[in-house]
Amino acid sequence: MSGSSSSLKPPADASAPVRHPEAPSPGELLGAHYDQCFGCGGEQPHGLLLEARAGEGVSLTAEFTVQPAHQGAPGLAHGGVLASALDETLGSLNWLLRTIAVTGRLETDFVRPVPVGSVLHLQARVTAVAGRKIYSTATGRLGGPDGPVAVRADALFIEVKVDHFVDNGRPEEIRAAMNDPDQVRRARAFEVNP
Ligand SMILES: CCCCCCCC/C=C\CCCCCCCC(=O)SCCNC(=O)CCNC(=O)[C@H](O)C(C)(C)COP(=O)(O)OP(=O)(O)OC[C@H]1O[C@@H](n2cnc3c(N)ncnc32)[C@H](O)[C@@H]1OP(=O)(O)O
Repeated sequence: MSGSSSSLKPPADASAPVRHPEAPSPGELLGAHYDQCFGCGGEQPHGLLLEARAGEGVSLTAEFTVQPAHQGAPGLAHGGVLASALDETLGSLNWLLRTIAVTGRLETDFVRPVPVGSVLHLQARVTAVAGRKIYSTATGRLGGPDGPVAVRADALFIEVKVDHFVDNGRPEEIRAAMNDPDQVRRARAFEVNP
């Protein structure tokens, strides 16, 4: 079964996404947006440690190796973890637009069970942009980039300013992030206009 709610369909006046001129080149690793991120951060031992690589246009690929800490049923990945992998992959697309955005809506189809130890080959692309709304889609395949689809998702991300995090995040983590020059550089880089 699959289908997508009407709020995930771009409106008639939506535009095609435009790759930022300073976006990482196709093939380049994107790196983590925050080292404590559950999806991509290198400092989260039970996190997904997802590594995304820029593709052509506003697309990317990523790989996620399912660890024992990610189980739901014995030997199988938890669905929420798989949704997280899709969310993180889709969120990484914003590097290519150089826009900070958060997930407003994420719809996931779970098509095949995903065993522990397997590598999920993720592919994602932005399909349209309308004002602050960014529409995107992703698949996760097993056995290789051309293997059978195990999961897929459609998403709507909403553009926000850095203040979204500063105003809402727990103060101790925000303070630590603001005192980390690399983190500030990463966050501000998104807000440079094309
Ligand atoms: C220097 C230190 C600082 C550190 C900085 C770090 C930088 C980090 C860089 C990058 C981080 C990226 C992190 C990625 C992580 C992976 C992705 C995630 O998991 S993100 C977490 C999960 N998501 C949330 O927590 C959102 C919670 N929701 C909200 O905060 C608000 O609802 C928000 C911002 C999404 C929208 O609120 P509004 O008040 O700004 O805007 P409104 O007017 O409500 O919506 C704008 C448009 O979007 C539609 N919209 C909003 N939510 C929708 C929804 N759920 N479904 C359908 N449409 C929706 C609305 O209908 C409206 O549309 P119309 O312009 O009227 O056509």
